[in-house]
Amino acid sequence: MSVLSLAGVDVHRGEARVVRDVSLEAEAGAVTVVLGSNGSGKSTLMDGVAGLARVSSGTIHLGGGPIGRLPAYKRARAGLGYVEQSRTVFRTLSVEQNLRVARSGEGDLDAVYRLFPELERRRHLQAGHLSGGEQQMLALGRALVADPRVMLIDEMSMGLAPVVVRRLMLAVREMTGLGIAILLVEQFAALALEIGTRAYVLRKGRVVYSGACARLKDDDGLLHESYFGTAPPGEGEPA
Ligand SMILES: Nc1ncnc2c1ncn2[C@@H]1O[C@H](COP(=O)(O)OP(=O)(O)OP(=O)(O)O)[C@@H](O)[C@H]1O
Repeated sequence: MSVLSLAGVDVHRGEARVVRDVSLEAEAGAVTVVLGSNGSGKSTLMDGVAGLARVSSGTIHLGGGPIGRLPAYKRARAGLGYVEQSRTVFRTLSVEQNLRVARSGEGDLDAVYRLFPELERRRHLQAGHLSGGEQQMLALGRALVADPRVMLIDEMSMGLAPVVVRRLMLAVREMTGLGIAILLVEQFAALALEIGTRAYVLRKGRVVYSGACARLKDDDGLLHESYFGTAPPGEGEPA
């Protein structure tokens, strides 16, 4: 069942129409992946869904209700969590304080600590002293304790070692067990396609591929062509 549904969405940055006519569905208990090269419009799309960039046409529904005209804080209240690329944590607060200030009524700190035992071990440490990977765990944890129905996650792999990224990806997959619909934006496709069900590829702000992650994962040529609009080097040349 789709919890988040976009139809014909355009998103502007200032005067520029960056995202064009995007339709997309994200299901409860699944990871939906949004891929695309640098500058293809992924973050702008996420900002549009979260209410941080102007949606000039199209509709956005969360749990069947329209949210496209609500301010960002009301979208959050309706169940939309957003883990931005900037990995926002309060650096001078402890890990536990970071989680407490982000928590809404039912939000469960223990669920975060089960998912990330390394955060429990550092619960009294100032967040500014955590490693980059741990800060990303905390950013995910902060979104989780707000008890979202949909979680947008933008490029959590940015600047992190592959082994850390894999750890985070597995945690994200585990989060789907809580029934959350996850929309995962990534520039680096391989790991995201491993944990995702459905994928969308953006190029110049438009959806150029929509379909099963498995299909893209098994077909490098299709992935390359979706990203760049051309066949990979060597393909189509005479043997
Ligand atoms: N505040 C802004 N004002 C004007 N143009 C912007 C702004 N932010 C982004 N853009 C432009 O919008 C386009 C899409 O950027 P966006 O950050 O959404 O892409 P992205 O796919 O998330 O890329 P990246 O992987 O680099 O984050 C780019 O051409 C970018 O230059």
